[in-house]
Amino acid sequence: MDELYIDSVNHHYGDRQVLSSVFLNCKIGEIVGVLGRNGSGKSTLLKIIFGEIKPHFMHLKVDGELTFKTYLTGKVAYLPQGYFIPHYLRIGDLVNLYTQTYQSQLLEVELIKLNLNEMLGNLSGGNRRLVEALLIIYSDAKYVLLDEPFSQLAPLIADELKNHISKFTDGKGFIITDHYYRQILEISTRIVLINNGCNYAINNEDDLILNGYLPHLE
Ligand SMILES: Nc1ncnc2c1ncn2[C@@H]1O[C@H](COP(=O)(O)OP(=O)(O)OP(=O)(O)O)[C@@H](O)[C@H]1O
Repeated sequence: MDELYIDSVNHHYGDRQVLSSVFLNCKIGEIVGVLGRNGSGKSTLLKIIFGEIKPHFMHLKVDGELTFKTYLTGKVAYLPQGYFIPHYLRIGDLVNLYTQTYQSQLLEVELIKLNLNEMLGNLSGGNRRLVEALLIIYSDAKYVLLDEPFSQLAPLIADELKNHISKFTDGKGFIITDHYYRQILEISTRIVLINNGCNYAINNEDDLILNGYLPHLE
């Protein structure tokens, strides 16, 4: 079964309970949007799925196989919240390092094609973020975790990023979190809200108001 599946996630930092009994799954073809207030535990959840944080408890399966560190399976790629690739690396080298099957497609992307010899840190902040996201999206991983991919991106570039993600929905599953919730609502096939350490299915913007993520308008 092609599915990333995690349930019973329980994690605390010291005395602070962040996630209790969270469930999340993602099948190929799905774009699961994860929303939640600042500090609700969205990044923690993605780090747990990738294997960067060991939670107090969880039950995690990739394609039916129980695992603790999905990065070891090679089936999961993860874009963390901030820049994660050293600024001095050249874009051409990064394309070779991160991509294989989809490399020729990535090399057709203008931003990549025109900057192959450029160091990542010489790009603008938004373009640097976009290149990092593209390297993860065009990697061979079946499941892609994106933490705040839209932050720093101007609206047109955010649209470009959404197009890249949409291109892969036949063969990959995405879990995306961001505070640009309209971008998330637009691109996602399913929305999950993390609130008070638990997950809630969201069907429309009213659910986001009811669950305290969006303000009530008088
Ligand atoms: N390494 C850590 N040590 C202690 N507390 C932490 C650590 N990392 C995160 N936290 C706390 O855990 C809670 C959840 O953090 P997390 O970054 O997962 O939330 P988030 O929903 O991604 O927030 P944001 O939307 O602001 O990025 C926060 O209260 C945060 O302060």
